[in-house]
Amino acid sequence: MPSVNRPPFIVGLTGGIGSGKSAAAEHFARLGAAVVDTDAIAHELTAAGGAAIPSLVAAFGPDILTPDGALDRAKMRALAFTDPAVKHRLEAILHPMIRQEADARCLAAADAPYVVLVVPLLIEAGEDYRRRCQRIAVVDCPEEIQIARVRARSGLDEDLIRRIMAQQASRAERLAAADHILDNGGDLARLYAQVEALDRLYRELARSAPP
Ligand SMILES: CC(C)(COP(=O)(O)OP(=O)(O)OC[C@H]1O[C@@H](n2cnc3c(N)ncnc32)[C@H](O)[C@@H]1O)[C@@H](O)C(=O)NCCC(=O)NCCS
Ligand SMILES: Nc1ncnc2c1ncn2[C@@H]1O[C@H](COP(=O)(O)OP(=O)(O)OP(=O)(O)O)[C@@H](O)[C@H]1O
Repeated sequence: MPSVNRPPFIVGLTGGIGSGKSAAAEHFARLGAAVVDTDAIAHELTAAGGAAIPSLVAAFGPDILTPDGALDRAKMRALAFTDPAVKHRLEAILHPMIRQEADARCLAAADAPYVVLVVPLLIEAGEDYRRRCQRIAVVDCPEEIQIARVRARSGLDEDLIRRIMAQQASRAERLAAADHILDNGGDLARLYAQVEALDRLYRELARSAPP
């Protein structure tokens, strides 16, 4: 039995924009894993009343908020993925807060069989997240499929999606860092079958991991 004194077994789950991280993570959660999602943490920090709002206003001015006081995501997306200095300042504010909250949530999940820590920028962050993870799983699909799925989901134009992708690790870099690859070039049933196989493996690895 896992105990609260034992550090959790953490699987870092990453992949490019629209690769299917959330779809894979949802299935890990259905199977009983604890999921800590850094995108979700980023959204909480930047919602109205979120802990990052005062620093964002100090850095970018009040116009960066929507009328209800949340980060204006569309405005910030357009700025950050056009001007590298803006992206850098945004990340300098958010990344330490995201990491701190992710650590706290992983520790709080120590009773789960294992933790899936979803980090879009896991490879880009160097050792920041890698050293926290016992294994790294990469959700992978061809770039054209990533673009088609993001367009269908959020209506972003192809140009912007390609600009975001250009600021992420390449597919080859992510695959080189992977202990396990989830091929999401097919339908969801195929993705889920691979998640189920990894769930069995991670339960076994977590049970036999030294405390
Ligand atoms: C620029 C913002 C406001 C745009 O918001 P939006 O709702 O469009 O995107 P969302 O936050 O849901 O992220 C969606 C995807 O965009 C990509 N993405 C997000 N931030 C970044 C980044 N800094 N660099 C590269 N890709 C990124 C990831 O693939 C992510 O999964 C937002 O992405 C943001 O605050 N980014 C900075 C925080 C960050 O780096 N988050 C990544 C998780 S640690
Ligand atoms: N195998 C699949 N078949 C069809 N649609 C899929 C498949 N996998 C994911 N999708 C859809 O593609 C979109 C992107 O998937 P998802 O949100 O899981 O990706 P993500 O990697 O979490 O994205 P982001 O980086 O933007 O947060 C979603 O609308 C999702 O429902």
